[in-house]
Amino acid sequence: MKEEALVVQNISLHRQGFQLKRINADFPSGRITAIVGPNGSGKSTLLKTMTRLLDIDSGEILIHGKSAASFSPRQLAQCISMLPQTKDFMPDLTVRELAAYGRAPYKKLFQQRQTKEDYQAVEFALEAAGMGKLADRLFYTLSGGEQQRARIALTLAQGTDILLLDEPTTYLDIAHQLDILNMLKRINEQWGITIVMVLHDLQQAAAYSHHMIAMKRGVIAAAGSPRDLLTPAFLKEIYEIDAKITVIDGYPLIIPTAGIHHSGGI
Ligand SMILES: Nc1ncnc2c1ncn2[C@@H]1O[C@H](COP(=O)(O)OP(=O)(O)OP(=O)(O)O)[C@@H](O)[C@H]1O
Repeated sequence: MKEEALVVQNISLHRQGFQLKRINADFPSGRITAIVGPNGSGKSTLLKTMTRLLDIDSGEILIHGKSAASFSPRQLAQCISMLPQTKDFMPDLTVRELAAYGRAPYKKLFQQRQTKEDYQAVEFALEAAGMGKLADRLFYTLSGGEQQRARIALTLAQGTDILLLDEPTTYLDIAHQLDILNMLKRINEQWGITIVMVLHDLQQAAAYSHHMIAMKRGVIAAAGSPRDLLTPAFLKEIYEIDAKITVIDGYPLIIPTAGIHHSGGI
């Protein structure tokens, strides 16, 4: 049987006019899962339930087969780390100091000094995120792409084997988007870290994931391999667009076939 790092079993949540409705989803261990879907469909909400930032009303979340509800916050933070969508923190810290915050779940009461494990985890995270050379730079002096790498170093320093990322490529140009996605792919391949990421770019989601989950209006509308999932019927059902899909060098291209108002063209 295939091992699942995370299993979401029949969870529901009701909040001020929005619901997650009977969500069932599997997140395979050591693989990359992309969560896609229109704005407001519940992707971030689902991620937040998995780190217990939001409480579910019913159902169960299993982490490596064990109920998430049975974990203390500290135990949970040692299993799952999350890169939130927010871009609004601009700490007056170096990249290394920022990454060291990822060690909080391992700190004992009144402990000031870093342990050897903390030091090693932070250095590993800085290298894995490609921030070794920029480790002593102040966070706010970094470019947008470098800042995103620094945030990822913080989540990696947490030393978890499950990493959730909410729109890790937003606000980045295409070169930096690919840079982040290639880095995540390397982290997954080299260290077997299970990655769950919310992405809006369906082409990138399909090219960089092993498994895809599509949400619409608070439910899972489809799930499967990128090859099986990404079809014209899927685009019509989930996004209500007419498009054809062609694959070039293993990379899917979505070409809208209706409703486009060209302003020129190439
Ligand atoms: N704290 C909150 N209080 C009330 N409603 C909320 C709260 N957080 C999210 N929502 C609502 O829940 C719905 C789902 O939001 P969520 O952020 O999960 O969607 P999403 O699929 O991640 O969207 P996007 O792609 O735009 O980031 C939205 O309608 C949103 O307005």
